[in-house]
Amino acid sequence: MAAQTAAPGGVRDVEIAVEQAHLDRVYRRLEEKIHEAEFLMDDAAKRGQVGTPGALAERDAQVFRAGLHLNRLNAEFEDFLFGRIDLLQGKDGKRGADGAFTSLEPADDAVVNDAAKIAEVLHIGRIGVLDADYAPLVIDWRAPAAAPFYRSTPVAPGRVVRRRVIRSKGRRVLGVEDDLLRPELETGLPVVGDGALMAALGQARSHTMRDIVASIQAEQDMVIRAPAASVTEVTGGPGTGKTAVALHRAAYLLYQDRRRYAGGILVVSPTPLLVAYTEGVLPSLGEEGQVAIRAVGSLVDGAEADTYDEPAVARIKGSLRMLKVLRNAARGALEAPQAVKPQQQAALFEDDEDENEAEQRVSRTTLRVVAFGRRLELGEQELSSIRHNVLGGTAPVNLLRPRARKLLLDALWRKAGRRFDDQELAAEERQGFDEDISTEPEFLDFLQAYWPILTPRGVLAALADEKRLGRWARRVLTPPEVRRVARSLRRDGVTVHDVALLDELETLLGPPPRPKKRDADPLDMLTGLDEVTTSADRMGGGRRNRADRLDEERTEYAHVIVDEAQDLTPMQWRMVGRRGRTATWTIVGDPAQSSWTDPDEAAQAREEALGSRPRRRFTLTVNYRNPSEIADLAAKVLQLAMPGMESPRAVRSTGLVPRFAVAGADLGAAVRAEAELLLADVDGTVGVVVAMGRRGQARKWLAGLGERVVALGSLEAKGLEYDATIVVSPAEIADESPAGLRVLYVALTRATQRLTVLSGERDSPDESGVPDLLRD
Ligand SMILES: Nc1ncnc2c1ncn2[C@@H]1O[C@H](COP(=O)(O)OP(=O)(O)OP(=O)(O)O)[C@@H](O)[C@H]1O
Repeated sequence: MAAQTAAPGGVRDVEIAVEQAHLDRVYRRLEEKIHEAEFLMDDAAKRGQVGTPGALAERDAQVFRAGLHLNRLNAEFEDFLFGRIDLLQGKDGKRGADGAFTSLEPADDAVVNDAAKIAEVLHIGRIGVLDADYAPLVIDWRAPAAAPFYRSTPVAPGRVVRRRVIRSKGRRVLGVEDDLLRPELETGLPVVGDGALMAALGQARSHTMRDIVASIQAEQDMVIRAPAASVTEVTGGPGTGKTAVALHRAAYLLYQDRRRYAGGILVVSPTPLLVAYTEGVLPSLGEEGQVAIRAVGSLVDGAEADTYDEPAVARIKGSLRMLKVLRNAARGALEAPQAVKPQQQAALFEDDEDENEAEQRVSRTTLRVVAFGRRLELGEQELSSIRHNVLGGTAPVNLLRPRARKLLLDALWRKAGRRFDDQELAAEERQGFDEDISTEPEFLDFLQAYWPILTPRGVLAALADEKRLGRWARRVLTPPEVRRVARSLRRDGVTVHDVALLDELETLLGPPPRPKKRDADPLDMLTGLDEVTTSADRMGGGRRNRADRLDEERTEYAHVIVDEAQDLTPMQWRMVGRRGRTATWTIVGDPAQSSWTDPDEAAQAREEALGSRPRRRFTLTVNYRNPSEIADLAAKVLQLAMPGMESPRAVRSTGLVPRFAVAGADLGAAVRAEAELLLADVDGTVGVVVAMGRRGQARKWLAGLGERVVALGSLEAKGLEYDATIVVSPAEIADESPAGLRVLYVALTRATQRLTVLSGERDSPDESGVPDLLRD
């Protein structure tokens, strides 16, 4: 049998010293590589660009790789080296490119009479390191040889006998946690600790998500390493690691095929809070530049929406019915600009001084020019029929301006009534006419007023006029719906749901004609300067402004990851779909947590966004976040929200049952008192979830309690987690929208340790304080 578990200090210290010796070797080797790199860089600088192109490229690549190691080391990541597996002899004795045996199954004679010899020891870390003889000192966690570290289970151990998670900080090994996968074997291996997963799950939470690279579980690893063909769909209940898995998958895909994903990976997240929470995970995995994490309200350049429409308005704005309304508006805004009020008019058009001025001065109903010594005029009817003719197709409105210009010139030419027998002469005369007229200020001013360049924000602002919206939404929205939407658009600011409308309008309107590019700055042409300026920007000293950077941001990606996919509305699916027309996709979500009211319509839009690409489906079944005491309570709401839906299995139990409290007349005081109790109970964070309408109030209730506690509207709690959570008035949260019970289910599944449910006016608590919605 293996040596003792729950080791006394002696065995633990010996094992830590063993790993320390290995880590020292790794660092010595890295230092050698760094010296090599520095020598190479120095040498390269001395020799300039001498050598064949191939040799120069190879040298540059070496310098680059060495520089990366240098950066990673200087960053002194926690857990640079985090894992080790001790393996039996493989079946065929073949080794892969990284020097490790490739066989997953043990050789027939690897175990004799329950005694086994360890044939191979692999250390797993954030990057791969080879020694001077090309033997692996550290295997990159994403390499095939590292897969058994994650995939082996006691049921299917493969060659792994012991899996060890090593905890280190900088150059110091702090601890080890072992799992024995073949406890029946006599191997002489010491075993320390209670296992890494439980150690990780018990840790206090901060306001940022940690990577799970040291304790990825087998079913999660299957998703992370799934081939990136077409669409990978992952479903799983709360806390099953969907977000964590999605982010690790991004890092894995980049490792697998860096060239392919140079096209960028987009991670779409439901809220800015979740973006901020998850943003650090990829840098901790050594990946940053290629991955953009965006909230669904920040997918359109320049928009950073974090306010929500009331559910009834969100439902209209998110539905596919808006498509027809926006199509009408994109064309209608052009056809009836006289209906636009002056201040809206300015917003409706491209922000261009000259154009606005021109458009205010110039009549749109008559075009007058002088040619061949006479006045030519087009009247309202002719102009309207030309506009109608140009708008006949489906092309984006802003791109139709040249066609409108051409048809105006044609009509003026006909008015001029010139006749020629000689075709060549006629063509020449016509060309001269076009050149003369189209450079006349009167014609240019008229064109800008007649066919102004429309902006998405301008057209959206135009929808705020109830009468006009009523016209564009005829037979699509009911009059009360029109009133609601128009009223919501008259409020300040763009909401999360407006952003998808802006994106749709951008497609319908097409890009404005580009102003001429200024001459390129020769300094920008220097290779490598980009990276320097980007990091300078981040430190606040950048010389490029935000608009410039946004301008350069991608609009299409090589891989799109959608987190909390159950929440995208049909209009949002269209927006996200446009960013991944040729991409492969990973979509993670949980229908039971959907706050969208019409799942069928959303499913149809999702199908449209993904097209006929083949799907590969995975389900995650284990809840790593909530102790069973909290998961069991949440399961009751799940049965109300979606009868028959199965809850994930909680992986641990703490013995701490949720607390039920009832607020008196002063809800704020009760919330504050409960928050104080929890702050004393846990080391990490406390999240207080209230109905969306109480967000501002709740912040005030908690003022001065410190940074560990945060107030959240129920929709903002998506994806986040806290050591302890207070759910304030379940009934209020449930009543807020038709999907309220599912939103309540989300709120109840945020805590890793403690949960308090506080009943308010609308709840009916029993004598133990349990509100009706949470009773059996
Ligand atoms: N293999 C693992 N090792 C350690 N921690 C894990 C593991 N898997 C998940 N976790 C932790 O469990 C918690 C839940 O993970 P995550 O937020 O990714 O779940 P989710 O499925 O996206 O949840 P939700 O649907 O509720 O948003 C996180 O703290 C995560 O770090």
